[in-house]
Amino acid sequence: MTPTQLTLPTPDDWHLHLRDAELLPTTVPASAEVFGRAVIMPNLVPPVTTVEQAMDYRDRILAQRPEGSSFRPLMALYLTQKTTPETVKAAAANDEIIGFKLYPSGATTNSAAGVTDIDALDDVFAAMAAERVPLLVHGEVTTADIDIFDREKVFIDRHLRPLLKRHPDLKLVLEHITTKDAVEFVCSASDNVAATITPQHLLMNRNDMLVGGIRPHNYCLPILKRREHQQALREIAVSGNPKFFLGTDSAPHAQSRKEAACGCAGCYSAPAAIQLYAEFFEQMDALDKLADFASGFGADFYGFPRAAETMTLERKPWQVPAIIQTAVGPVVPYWAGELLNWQIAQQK
Ligand SMILES: NC(=O)N[C@@H](CC(=O)O)C(=O)O
Ligand SMILES: [Zn+2]
Ligand SMILES: [Zn+2]
Repeated sequence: MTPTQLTLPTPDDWHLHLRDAELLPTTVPASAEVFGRAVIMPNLVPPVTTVEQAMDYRDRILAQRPEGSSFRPLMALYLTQKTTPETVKAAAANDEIIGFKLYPSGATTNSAAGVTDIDALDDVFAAMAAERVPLLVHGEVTTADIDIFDREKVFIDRHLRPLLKRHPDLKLVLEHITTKDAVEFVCSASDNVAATITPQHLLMNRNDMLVGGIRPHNYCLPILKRREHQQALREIAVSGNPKFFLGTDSAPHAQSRKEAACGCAGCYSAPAAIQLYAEFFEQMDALDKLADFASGFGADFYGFPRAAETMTLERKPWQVPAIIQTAVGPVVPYWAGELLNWQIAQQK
């Protein structure tokens, strides 16, 4: 029987884009309302490449926390071809830095400064392994000969397997996984390797983006894949395997930049994030598995205590806002205007 209430330890978001200045007053409260901690992606313009820049960015985020919130942003540094083992040591010495984010150059939004030659960074990866600093990976190749739907699989074979062979102690998170290949890779890798899964990759496949018309608000990278890949993600997310945990990849873009001839990649899921995951776990008849996925496994992997506080969801229909007004204009959230079965219980 479906419960009418669900209490979880405060969840954490292990992959989040808050953007900067103009959007922080919108994005920080939206995530801080639900999540206790979040890994903050560094793909700003210019990117967050140094500990100093990350601490400044962190201060700008903290300044937007709602009254009384203890939301903790865990800062990721942007790995570039110029990152040095010294920066890795500085990051390791700072508790507010969680790791480095590898964007293959050109793979996604604001990735121009990303890595062009992974092998050339071997001393940096060696330092990360030695210092136990995690590497967070956008796992897609960008070469023109590879079809966009195969980019994740080819990245795993071409880059990740050799990288982990060279650095078996490297702690690595394959972000926003989208394929059966990624599920199998993470399952067969050592305990140092884990993955985040977004709501959109659990709830949708490429039909939801392309059938009956192009739906730009379902467009993100890595791109939604065919149904059998979605099925593999759905199964592993409810399996209780601790290597797979919540990372929304909430990534706002102005409505005008999504609904365009060349629309931006990214789904703004933060306004409905935990409700969307609850919807999915209910679809799978696995609501009892939501707490570990949302509030347990990620903290365990990164070596943080699980939250002592809790949040409660209520099974009552709730409509995702149709639009969110921001300083960069209206933003259409993921699942805008749709009804979900779960909402956050109002504190009495
Ligand atoms: N996921 C996306 O489609 N977009 C993200 C970048 C990313 O996580 O790859 C963004 O910053 O907009
Ligand atoms: Zn990414
Ligand atoms: Zn992302």
